[in-house]
Amino acid sequence: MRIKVPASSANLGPGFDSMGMALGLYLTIDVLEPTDHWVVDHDLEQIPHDERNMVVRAALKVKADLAPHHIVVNSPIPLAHGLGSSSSCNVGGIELANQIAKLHLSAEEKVEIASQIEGHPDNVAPTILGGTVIGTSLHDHFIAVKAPAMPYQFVAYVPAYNLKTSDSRNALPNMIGFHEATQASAIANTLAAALFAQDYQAVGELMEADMFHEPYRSKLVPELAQVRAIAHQHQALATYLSGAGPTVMTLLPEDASVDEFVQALKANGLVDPVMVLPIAEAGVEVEN
Ligand SMILES: Nc1ncnc2c1ncn2[C@@H]1O[C@H](COP(=O)(O)OP(=O)(O)OP(=O)(O)O)[C@@H](O)[C@H]1O
Ligand SMILES: N[C@@H](CCO)C(=O)O
Repeated sequence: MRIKVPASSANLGPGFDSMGMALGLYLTIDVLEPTDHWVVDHDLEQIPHDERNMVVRAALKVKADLAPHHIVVNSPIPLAHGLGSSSSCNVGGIELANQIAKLHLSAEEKVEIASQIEGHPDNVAPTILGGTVIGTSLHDHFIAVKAPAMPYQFVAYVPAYNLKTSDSRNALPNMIGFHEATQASAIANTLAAALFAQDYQAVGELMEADMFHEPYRSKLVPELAQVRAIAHQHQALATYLSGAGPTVMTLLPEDASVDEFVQALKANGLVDPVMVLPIAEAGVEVEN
C-alpha cells in the first residue's frame, strides 16, 4: 500500500494561518510488513528511523497502540522551506493509522485531528481536501471550506537556507492594535470573497497587501521583495511568502513565460532553484 501526500503553500498573503493550497509535489509512504517495532526507511539526514519519526508520531497520536510496521518514506518536499513538509508528514501519519487500524476516518475528522496537531488548518486542510482551502478553529473544532481552482502557474522560488516555522513565528509581534487588526482582517476577508467570486484582479491586489506576517518576516526573507519587484514586470498576478518562508510563491498567468521570469530572476542574482508546481486538486490518497 502507498499513501501519497501533497505538499502545500499556506497563507496566500493575508490568509495567515487560515488559507492554503495543495501542490503537486508528493511525500509517499510505502507500508510494508508488520514488525515488532517501527522501522522507517528514508534518505534524510538527522531524521529518526523509529517511532520518533514525525510520520509515526502523528500515527500514534491517532491510535497509541497502532501495530508497528516497516515503512518507507520518500519526500521531495524541502524541509523547513514553507512548502508544508511537516504537514505532509502529519497528514501521512494520520492516514497511516487510518489504513492500518481500519478507522474509516472521514475527511472532516482527518482535518480536525491534523489541525489539532498543527494548531492551525492552513497547510493540513488542503493537504487532506486538495485544492485551495480556507479554514479556522472555532469552539474547539475546525471549519474548512474549499475555494475554486485558480487558473495560474505557481512558481516557487526556493532559497537555499532553511527557516523553521518556529523561528519564523518568533519574528511576529505578540499583539497588534485594534485598528491594524481590523484593517488586516478586512483585507483577508475581501481576499476570501474575491477567491470565491474568481475576481482575480482583486485577488492579486489583496494577496500582496498582507498586514499580519509578511511585514515582520520580510527582513528574514529579503528575496520576497526582490522576487515581487521582478514578478511585477512579468505579468504576475501576485507574489507572497509561502507558509513561514523562505519559499517565495509567484502566480503567473497560464500564458506567461516562466522561462523569461526565471531568466530575469537570475539576471538579478536570484539563482536559487525554481519549481513550477501544479495545484493538487486531490488531497491525500491511498494506492493499493
Ligand atoms: N520527510 C520527513 N520526515 C521526517 N520529518 C520531517 C520530514 N519532513 C519534515 N520533517 C520535520 O518537519 C520539520 C520542518 O517543519 P517546519 O514546520 O519547520 O517547516 P515546513 O513544514 O517545511 O514549512 P511550513 O510549515 O512553513 O510550510 C523538519 O525539521 C523535520 O523535523
Ligand atoms: N501559517 C503558518 C504556516 C506554517 O506552519 C505560518 O505562517 O507560520
